Amino acid sequence: MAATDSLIQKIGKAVKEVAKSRSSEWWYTPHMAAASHAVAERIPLVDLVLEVRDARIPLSSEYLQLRKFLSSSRRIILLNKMDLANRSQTKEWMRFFEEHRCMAFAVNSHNRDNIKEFLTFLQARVRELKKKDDHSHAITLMLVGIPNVGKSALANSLHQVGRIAAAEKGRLKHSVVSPQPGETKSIGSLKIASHPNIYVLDTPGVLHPNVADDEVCSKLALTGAIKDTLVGEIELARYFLSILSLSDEYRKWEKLSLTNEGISGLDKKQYPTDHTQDFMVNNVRQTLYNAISSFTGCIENTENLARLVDEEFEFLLKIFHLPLKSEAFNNYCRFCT
Ligand SMILES: Nc1nc2c(ncn2[C@@H]2O[C@H](COP(=O)(O)OP(=O)(O)OP(=O)(O)O)[C@@H](O)[C@H]2O)c(=O)[nH]1
Repeated sequence: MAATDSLIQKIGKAVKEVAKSRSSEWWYTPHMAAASHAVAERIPLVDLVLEVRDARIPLSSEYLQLRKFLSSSRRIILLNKMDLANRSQTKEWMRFFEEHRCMAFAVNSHNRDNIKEFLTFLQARVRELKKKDDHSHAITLMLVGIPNVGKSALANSLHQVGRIAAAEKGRLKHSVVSPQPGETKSIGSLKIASHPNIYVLDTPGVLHPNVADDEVCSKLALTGAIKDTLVGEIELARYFLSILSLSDEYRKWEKLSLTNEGISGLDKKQYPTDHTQDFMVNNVRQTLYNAISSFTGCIENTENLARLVDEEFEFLLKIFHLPLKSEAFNNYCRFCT
């Protein structure tokens, strides 16, 4: 991994320059500052905090501010989007959190059975809380986490799956789910269980004001927590390509290269529906598979890896019919040298 680290350092230099030039649109907006404040104010008032993280990047997606507010007995770490993460790595992460005495649960917000399991887990936890403090008040849980990690999707699913009266499942009552970060603007509450009554608070996505680590920034952008432009699209693409080239993921695309004519060469008219997107995705995969598998240098070596990434980049620019030397690309090269 030394080669990636070194390449990432170079990319990091470019990222910092881009970040400096974009400081006015940096992620920590007044709106996010207000949301962080509102979340911090509520932490002492709720029974449990469900800290939602992205299962693909469980450490980089931590909301660091929580550490100073919360003891681990009132926090459950939720690794959401587990369907997008590597299954065996998720198991390792669960072991990691167990070793660190953190309560953790991996979940896919879109999977009903999985949400049911999680709800049962939550109710058991609530019963434990009630044993310690048997007031008859309703239990309040608060979902906290970085933007776009799936808090609203989770709140909606818990509300839908929860054992509550049909009348309480108001059709219009739901949190707004969106693929864009920063969609939740205020704190909303949804009932998710009765006897005892349990409510979940959905909150706006929050980030630490200073995410100093360039690699963390890139991971946040790649998983959709911050906009790509905040890191720089070219840097991000290069970062992604270096990770892909060093992993085994691309091998899954071998069969695509066996349809040798090249998907771009197929006549799209022979297909009854518009699968333009599928063509594009397959074309990109095929091209990357060919580039990586035919590369003769040792990619553990930094220079070789950078050369491979350059080649992949040029192939991709061709596929997307983009000019090889755009202004953004030239700027990137200037930062890197
Ligand atoms: N594949 C997958 N996608 C998910 C999952 N949970 C949420 N998503 C998707 O992730 C995107 C963001 O979900 P939201 O629920 O809006 O995220 P949020 O954390 O509330 O976002 P903010 O408003 O920025 O705080 C949406 O496109 C969801 O459909 C999951 O478990 N698996």
